[in-house]
Amino acid sequence: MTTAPKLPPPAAGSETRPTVLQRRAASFGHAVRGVGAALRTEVHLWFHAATTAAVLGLGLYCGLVRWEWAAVALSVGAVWCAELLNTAIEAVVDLVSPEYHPLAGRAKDVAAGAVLVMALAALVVGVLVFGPYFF
Ligand SMILES: Nc1ncnc2c1ncn2[C@@H]1O[C@H](COP(=O)(O)OP(=O)(O)OP(=O)(O)O)[C@@H](O)[C@H]1O
Repeated sequence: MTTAPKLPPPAAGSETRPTVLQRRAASFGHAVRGVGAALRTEVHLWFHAATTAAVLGLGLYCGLVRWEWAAVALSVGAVWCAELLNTAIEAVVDLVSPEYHPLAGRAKDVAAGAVLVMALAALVVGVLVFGPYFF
């Protein structure tokens, strides 16, 4: 009976240490999980999802050109980004200050204000891009 040749033992720690690619894939997974968790808990995000779908449909209907798609994509992405950051800030505030505190309230109000500012800016972009197709 022949026996398989013995392999040299793996270098110390190499059997458990993830590669750079695995670490990036894990980070990507965490990010996707974060978006999923926010979608499950935040009704606002369903409104954003519906608005995003409507804007994409309108863009296809109007036949937007490349720069218009770029402006729309940046605006939609920025609003999602602001809403996700707002959700994260709300979670941290609830964690560190479950009781009423003026600073906790201010943090939440300012974070909500960031979403409002970005949504208004996106509205301006929407009017500038889609307006000429209808008026
Ligand atoms: N711990 C707190 N201390 C003081 N004020 C708070 C506190 N938590 C919430 N608030 C006040 O209540 C408002 C609403 O907070 P809440 O956590 O209900 O967020 P929200 O605006 O309803 O957002 P969402 O519906 O996404 O949770 C805040 O903007 C803030 O003014």
